[in-house]
Amino acid sequence: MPDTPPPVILGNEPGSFPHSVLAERHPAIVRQVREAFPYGPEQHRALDALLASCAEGVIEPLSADAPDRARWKTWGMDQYSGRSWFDVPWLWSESYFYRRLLDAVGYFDPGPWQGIDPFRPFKLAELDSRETDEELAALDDLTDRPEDEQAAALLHGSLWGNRADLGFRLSDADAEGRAAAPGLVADDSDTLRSLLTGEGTLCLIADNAGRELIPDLLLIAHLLAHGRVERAVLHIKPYPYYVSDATTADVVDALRRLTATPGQAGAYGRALWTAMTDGRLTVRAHPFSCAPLPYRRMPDDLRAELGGSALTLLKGDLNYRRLVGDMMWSPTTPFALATAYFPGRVAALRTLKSDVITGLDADMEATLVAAEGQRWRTGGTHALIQARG
Ligand SMILES: O=P(O)(O)OC[C@H]1O[C@](O)(CO)[C@@H](O)[C@@H]1O
Repeated sequence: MPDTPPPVILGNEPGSFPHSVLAERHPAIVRQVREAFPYGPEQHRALDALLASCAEGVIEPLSADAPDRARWKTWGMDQYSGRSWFDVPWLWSESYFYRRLLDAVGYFDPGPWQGIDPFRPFKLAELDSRETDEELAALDDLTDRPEDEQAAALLHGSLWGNRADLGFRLSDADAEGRAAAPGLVADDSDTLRSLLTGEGTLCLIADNAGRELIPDLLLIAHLLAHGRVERAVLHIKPYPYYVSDATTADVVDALRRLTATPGQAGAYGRALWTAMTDGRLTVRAHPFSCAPLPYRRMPDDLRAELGGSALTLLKGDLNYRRLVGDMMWSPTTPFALATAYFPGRVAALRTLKSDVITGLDADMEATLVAAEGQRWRTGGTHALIQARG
């Protein structure tokens, strides 16, 4: 970390990207969830209250009987209660919004709606889409290619799978239609490959379900099958989060989707199923995966686990923000500097959907700014692969 850390991103600047997420995207998400389920009057009242709170209210603490109240206290709930959603760190207020949304629909309360994922209809629609069929069928064309070409293609599949993000598309209807920019803004794929030595465990910190999780699983299947890692741990979320973030239920849905598909996709699916049953692939839902905090503040058990792995690979925009810190870094700050605190080797695969960025070279930054102003940071069309050994 530099002597003077860069400013933490807040959501209080009208016209800024974070402000639009709090002021427009969150209310849109509440409305979509409300329409997706026949919730009763109690949930409708709670959703109305959340909408009002998002618009002009302040952050309120979790109820006294919330199962995770003590944890949220250690994560800053008392410090931020009573303050505007817009005035606290954006990472914190976004994360807390999803926690409150689950409260409103009774996700944690004993009763009929307990454990019902409010985002499941959107996730399932994506898993059943024509695009998913096409992406899986395309795997059959890869099988007779050399192994390193297959690995590169699956790595890029996992990277660009991050464009398929329901939270992003819910409030930005044009997002999917925008063409992906061909080149990467940073490409450490050679370093990343060199870190997959065949020994030890890969920790893959997953992001979205559906069309992102499927290629993540395919990548894991390939790395296991070709001895590039001995084991893999897939870190998913303990509860629904940021609309499409993957939970255990989503992993099961994705595996079932794979095993039901003919050809190479089905073969990978069956291999993964076997790897889960014999322990080479495990799924982990650590509470910190839904924390409103940067990884710099990860608890000791997670630090030890990630530090003991051969490589931690973080997927997606939110994990990137948490990895380097949700701050306005100078774009040319080295990725290795911003992640120096992280235990062990680390890599990130991310499409750019928020202002945070590190590790660009000065020419690349200048080219992006000349072409797009600052839109390249948030439009979801650019991508990067960064790694530190
Ligand atoms: O699914 P991803 O790649 O983590 O992206 C989610 C992104 O959506 C946002 O919440 C709003 O765009 C970003 O801030 C966040 O980083």
